[in-house]
Amino acid sequence: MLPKINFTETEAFRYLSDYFPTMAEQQMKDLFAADPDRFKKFSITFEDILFDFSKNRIDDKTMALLTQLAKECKLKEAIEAMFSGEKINETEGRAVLHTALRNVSNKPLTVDGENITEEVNKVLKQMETFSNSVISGEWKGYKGDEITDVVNIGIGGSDLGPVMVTEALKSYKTRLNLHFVSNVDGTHIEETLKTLNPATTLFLVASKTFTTQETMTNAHTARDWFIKSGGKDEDVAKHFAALSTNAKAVEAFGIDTKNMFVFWDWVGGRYSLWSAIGLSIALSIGFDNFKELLTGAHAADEHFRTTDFEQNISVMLGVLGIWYNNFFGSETEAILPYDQYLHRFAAYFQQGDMESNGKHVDRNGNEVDYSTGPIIWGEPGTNGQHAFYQLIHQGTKLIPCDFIAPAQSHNPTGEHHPILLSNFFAQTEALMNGKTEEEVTAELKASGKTAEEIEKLASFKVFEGNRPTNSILLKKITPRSLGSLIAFYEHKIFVQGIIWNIFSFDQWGVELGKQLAVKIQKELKGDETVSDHDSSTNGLINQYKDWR
Ligand SMILES: O=P(O)(O)OC[C@H]1O[C@@H](O)[C@H](O)[C@@H](O)[C@@H]1O
Repeated sequence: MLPKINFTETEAFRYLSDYFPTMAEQQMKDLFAADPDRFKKFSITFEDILFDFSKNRIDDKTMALLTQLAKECKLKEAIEAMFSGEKINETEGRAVLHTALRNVSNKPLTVDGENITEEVNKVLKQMETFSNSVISGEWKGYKGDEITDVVNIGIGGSDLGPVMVTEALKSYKTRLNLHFVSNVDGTHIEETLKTLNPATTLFLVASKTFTTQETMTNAHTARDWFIKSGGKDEDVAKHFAALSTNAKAVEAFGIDTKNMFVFWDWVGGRYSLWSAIGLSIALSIGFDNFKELLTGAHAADEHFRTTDFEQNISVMLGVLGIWYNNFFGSETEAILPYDQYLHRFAAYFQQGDMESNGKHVDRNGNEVDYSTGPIIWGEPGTNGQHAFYQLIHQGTKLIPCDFIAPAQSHNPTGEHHPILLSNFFAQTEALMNGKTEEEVTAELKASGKTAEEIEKLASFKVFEGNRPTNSILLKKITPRSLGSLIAFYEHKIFVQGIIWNIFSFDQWGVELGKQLAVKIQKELKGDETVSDHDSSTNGLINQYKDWR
């Protein structure tokens, strides 16, 4: 059982509230000037990843109080409860053990009397054999051809993780071409199928529940396409595999259970890329690289479980987020990777974070009277700079940003990488230092503007600065470093959920829309006018029926 403590009633919260006005006045640039060791003090290096937290609106006292807050909320006990397989997902009665999927050191772990380490290793072996055989060309399609293309059909957690990782690790790509179909919009599957040859295509139907409407609809369309293009029912086994926890539904769909890769109800959808859901990743980058991804995540798990909060990367990420969310009133956090391969990283953590911590009822079942999960968004730099950075620099909202970049590029073409990285460093510096009116005036004067022109323009060109950033510099994006990075972010979400006293591993908020859609889908059949909704919904449905 998780602790059920209201963090706003802790001693640390009271002290933080008292101290906040002092820190709200503080300029980060003054804190840097006053302490030559600030970078050293507030940065942590883990293997080949440097986390620099020093450009935050914090000092020693803030950090001491924030870590005290985590302690008072019994974070240490909660971490142990998760890792040891307690059923901390109380509203679904499940353990939360994505960490067991990457337990490469094979520490034994029993859940409900089952040795899950053995179960996990069995599926990993199955994934290894299968992916090796497809990549090597030993696995043949129904006409005897090698597989050239793999289509992962899944949505949410059964899509976003595999998409993000296969994109991030594209430079490790095997000979297979990966495609991802998620949206129930027929355009997604049709545009994908157009380019494919059924004799050389393998479909992975990825769904924890194997009941998700979008995935099942797309899977049926793919199967029909395969059969229409000449495949027979008995050939389906060579072209369809299932990644799921639901063996019955897989069988009912017509996929041979020999081609089923299982996982378990203690794996949350948005934490499932490490499970059989990662088969598309293994096919895309090879099983050894997939194992490296797990190894990197495991190393981060060990760090999270055993490191003191003051030096604990996920704890730092988590409590800093709480500082801005609950004291400065920030509503959003931007994730800004300066690496084109990481272009789906923010989208991935939109689900990871917002589906986990977008909750307004606490673990006691009471409405919270404080802000919980932030809105996560972001795009790769430098594209973002030319789109939305204006608001980050000069808007009225305080937006804490995570800047992420590799020191070594997989594509060190010409001057591209130094140019990219100079933008990363410049942005974080600019966000912190800003530009004062005096500096603006001097600059305008030097450019030959008259006093009158300067007077008119100056205020628009001032940057108030003092805008916080985390900088995450990796030596290189490798399967191992990416695995660690993802795991650190996953645990940040956990830290925050524990402090906010909410359940981070259920997602009841996605159900209502699904229920209504099933009802409305029936009403869309036939030409009768619909009248049992509000006038807006009726009006929209009836106009749709008229126009279709
Ligand atoms: O893997 P499944 O069962 O098809 O579910 C896909 C997604 O379905 C959504 O409804 C859930 O909110 C996500 O958490 C989940 O990842």
